Amino acid sequence: MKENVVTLKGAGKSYDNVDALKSIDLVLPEGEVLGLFGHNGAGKTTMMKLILGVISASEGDVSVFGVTPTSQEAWHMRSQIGYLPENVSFYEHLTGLEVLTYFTRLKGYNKQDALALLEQVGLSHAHNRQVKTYSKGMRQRLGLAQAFIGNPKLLLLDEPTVGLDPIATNEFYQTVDQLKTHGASIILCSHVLPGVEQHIDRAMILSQGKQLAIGSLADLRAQAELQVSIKPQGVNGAVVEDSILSKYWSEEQKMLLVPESAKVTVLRKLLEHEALNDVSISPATLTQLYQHYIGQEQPNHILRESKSTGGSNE
Ligand SMILES: Nc1ncnc2c1ncn2[C@@H]1O[C@H](COP(=O)(O)OP(=O)(O)OP(=O)(O)O)[C@@H](O)[C@H]1O
Repeated sequence: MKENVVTLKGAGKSYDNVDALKSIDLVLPEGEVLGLFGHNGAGKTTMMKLILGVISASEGDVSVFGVTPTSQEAWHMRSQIGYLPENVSFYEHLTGLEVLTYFTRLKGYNKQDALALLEQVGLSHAHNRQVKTYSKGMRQRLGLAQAFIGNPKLLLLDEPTVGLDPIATNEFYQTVDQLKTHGASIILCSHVLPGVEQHIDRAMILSQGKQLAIGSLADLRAQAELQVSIKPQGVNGAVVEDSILSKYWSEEQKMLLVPESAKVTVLRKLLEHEALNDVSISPATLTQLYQHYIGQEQPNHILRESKSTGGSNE
């Protein structure tokens, strides 16, 4: 049976004037990838810090590998956690290899391990150069190499693809898939939603410290009742005449816009038409789901910001 790696029960964190995080409930089993999404200041980094044990919860319980991460007995589980902070920075005058060797030794590994990691993230060619000569993307790769030390069983990655070009982003997600296959649990924060959805098992959406939604994308789609776009080929005239299909037909978009709950009924109905020669089905994207949940919570001016955050090229 799969172990639970992280459990949050009604967990929250308050500072003097702000509730950074409120009543969060989460169970993250081994081998699961959770996407954590929210605007600036939503509480994503605070949640990672609670799990790391860098700060203690003001309310509720946090358990990581079965222990409270701020407790004395948590020391042995820290080597099993990899963390990539947002805007990672390193000792500028050391070379990439020196930086990574330092971190590998801290975790009980050696220079050979550092070299292997540098190769994994595509930095072998630059390992003898000072970090101050690295581009933003190279620094981010070095940060990822640091997070991957010792094949951690839990990875907390804050904006891991910032500064990476499309090829490096793709390689990063391949690594995420591999780590997951080997049983690692991963929490991934990202402002860039397109491209993330096929690599996560569940998404949590936060706003102003509150958990607005958590679930698989299928669960969130069903809950949000966003429309699925269904584009049939060869039957357009017949669709308008069909008493069920015509209810969902958009003349403007030349497709059926169907609530999740009616999807199967509509598909069955379409298959009754012999002239049907193809059909494409597009469920709501992660960006659309995000906008739906945030839109329920936020005033319109903040929603407009979220549209620019999520992008539209999914
Ligand atoms: N040490 C602190 N003292 C006071 N307020 C804090 C502290 N740390 C975080 N906060 C506040 O808590 C809220 C959540 O911050 P957090 O850094 O977790 O957000 P975030 O979702 O990670 O944002 P971003 O996407 O910008 O990184 C913000 O309002 C922030 O100002």
